[in-house]
Amino acid sequence: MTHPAPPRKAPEPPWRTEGTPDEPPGPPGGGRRPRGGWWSLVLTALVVYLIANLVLSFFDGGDEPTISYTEFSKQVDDGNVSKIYAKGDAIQGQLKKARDNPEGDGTYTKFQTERPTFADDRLWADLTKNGVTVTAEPVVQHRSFLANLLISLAPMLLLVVLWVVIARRMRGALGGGAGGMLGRKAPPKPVELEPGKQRTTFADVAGIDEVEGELNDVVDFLKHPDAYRRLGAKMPRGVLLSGPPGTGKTLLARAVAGEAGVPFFSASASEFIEMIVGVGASRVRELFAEARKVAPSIIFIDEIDTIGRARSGGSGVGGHDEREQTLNQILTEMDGFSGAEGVVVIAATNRADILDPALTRPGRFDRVVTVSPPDRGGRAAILRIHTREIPLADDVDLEQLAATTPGMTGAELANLANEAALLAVKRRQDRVTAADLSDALEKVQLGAERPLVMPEEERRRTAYHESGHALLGMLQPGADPVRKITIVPRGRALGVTLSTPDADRYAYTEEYLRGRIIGALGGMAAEHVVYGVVTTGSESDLEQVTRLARGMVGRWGMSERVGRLSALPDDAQQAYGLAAAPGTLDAIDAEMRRIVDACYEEACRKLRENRGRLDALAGALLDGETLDEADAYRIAGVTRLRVDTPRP
Ligand SMILES: Nc1ncnc2c1ncn2[C@@H]1O[C@H](COP(=O)(O)OP(=O)(O)OP(=O)(O)O)[C@@H](O)[C@H]1O
Ligand SMILES: [Zn+2]
Repeated sequence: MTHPAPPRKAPEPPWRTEGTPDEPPGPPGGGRRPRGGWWSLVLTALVVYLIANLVLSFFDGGDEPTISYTEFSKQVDDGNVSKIYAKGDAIQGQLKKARDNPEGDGTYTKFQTERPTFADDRLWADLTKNGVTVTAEPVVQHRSFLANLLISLAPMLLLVVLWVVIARRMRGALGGGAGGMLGRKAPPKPVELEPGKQRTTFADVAGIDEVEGELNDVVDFLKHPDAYRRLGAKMPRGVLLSGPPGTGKTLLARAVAGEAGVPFFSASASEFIEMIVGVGASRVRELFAEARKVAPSIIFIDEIDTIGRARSGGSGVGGHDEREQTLNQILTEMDGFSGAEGVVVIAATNRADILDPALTRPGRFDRVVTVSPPDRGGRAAILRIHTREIPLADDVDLEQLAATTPGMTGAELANLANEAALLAVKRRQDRVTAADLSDALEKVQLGAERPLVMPEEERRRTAYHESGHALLGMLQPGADPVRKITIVPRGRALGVTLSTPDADRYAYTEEYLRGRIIGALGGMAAEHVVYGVVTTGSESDLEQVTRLARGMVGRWGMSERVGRLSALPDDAQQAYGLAAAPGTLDAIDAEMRRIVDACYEEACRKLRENRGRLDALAGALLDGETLDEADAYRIAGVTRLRVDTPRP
């Protein structure tokens, strides 16, 4: 294909169907740390206030019962009051003998009461008549000296505590000194200057050559800013790298700095907004100031979407203002560039679709570079880079390994190489063998094994669940071949069935997608067919099913009734209120249900028809716990068809 085609999105190629997650389905959401410093400030203040109150009430000997004036008069008449102290109408006193408290429980000796203003008794006469001492000192020491001190100091204390808290946050924010506040100015924390040695260069990046090409002129500009200045040429001020996690965006930004031999400043956008309003902006200012000092240089801002998401939408949670201010500051700084200053901002995101359009206007991040997961050749190259320092045994074939890892990103491949090396060390070998790599791959793809004693019944059900996935995967024409089935608990799953395509896939047919839905429903269908029950174990299967059905109907034009419309925005945008008309939404819902219901019917029917194969697979799994590709097809008695999808 010679003409540039828009990047095609595909539902992640290597897929896994998970067995029963061990945890019961929890409440949705959660697990996200609340943002914004104000909350914790308010909380601190509240706690300080409560503690102060508690301390004061401790000193405050306020446990004398308050008695009625009638009761008091009665005690005076009985001659049972030994002394009193009065201030205004408030009276405190002490009895000679303890009395039952008519209003509360127990007895009392000390008391307090209030003389009603309308009382027209002759209290003084009564008191002297009954021999009560009227003292000049409070009988009940209401507040000790310490308490009084505390009370007078409390507001001050509160202020000091608040100030310390703010100062600490500011210091955390500014990296060592709260600017003017602590009288000390430290360089901003995100600054990271890379000395000349040990540079990352394009030689460390593989599999994304087209992206390197796009960044080459940035490198050239950084190398010869004067040449550009002389001719009055303006360089792009910002480059936005967009792509899934682990595809090497950070690595690429470093490599640009390394190639050009310029300082590299790196910050994560989320670091900017985890503090009080105004600090993020000031930190951005300092960051740019530092970068300008040593220009030409590169500023790298990771996770730009955390501050750069479209302003109208957003969840409006705490830190909203801060986000906006920080973003504005970045935009201002970028606008402020003359273009010849030689500071290039590279930002990375895996959500380019939700970014504020203001970010991608000319003169800002006007170059958007898409970084995709590597293809087969790219994977081989990445594996070569990450095994440069690892002694490999002769039986290792990186090309072959690359072929069996479609969909894996650079970071995952780097991790794979490292895991294999770790295994080889553990096994006391001096080289990494093909076996180490394949075991490491298993661990990376399926998750680490988890020792977990499962009740026999649960094991059986898991075996049927996974066999259901696997069998339907094998029976479905054109489906990705089943590579591995296991009922050894791994990661969060109680069992895993792994299927990966023979070759990289770029586009999917309706038939293939239906097959995947049927395969994903296979676990649930098997439990239904064999046990007649449904368990919580199919949660992640159903998520996958829903995602596929939603795409088929709402995005890929595979439903006659909804038509060839991109009726649903992708998941990311949906959160921002873009959606189809209500009538269309109803139709989408109905169509999704129709597709999934039909697939479920088919899954159950096929499993019933192939009950013998299902039992055989489940039995073999219960015996051996893990089946590889060859065993699985042999036991099920299915011929493995090699389908080579033509590459676009
Ligand atoms: N194309 C690649 N070539 C070589 N190594 C790679 C490549 N992509 C990723 N890696 C390896 O994976 C590591 C992590 O990648 P990096 O942090 O650059 O990914 P990223 O796209 O920035 O991810 P995230 O979006 O999660 O920040 C790199 O340090 C490198 O070791
Ligand atoms: Zn499952």
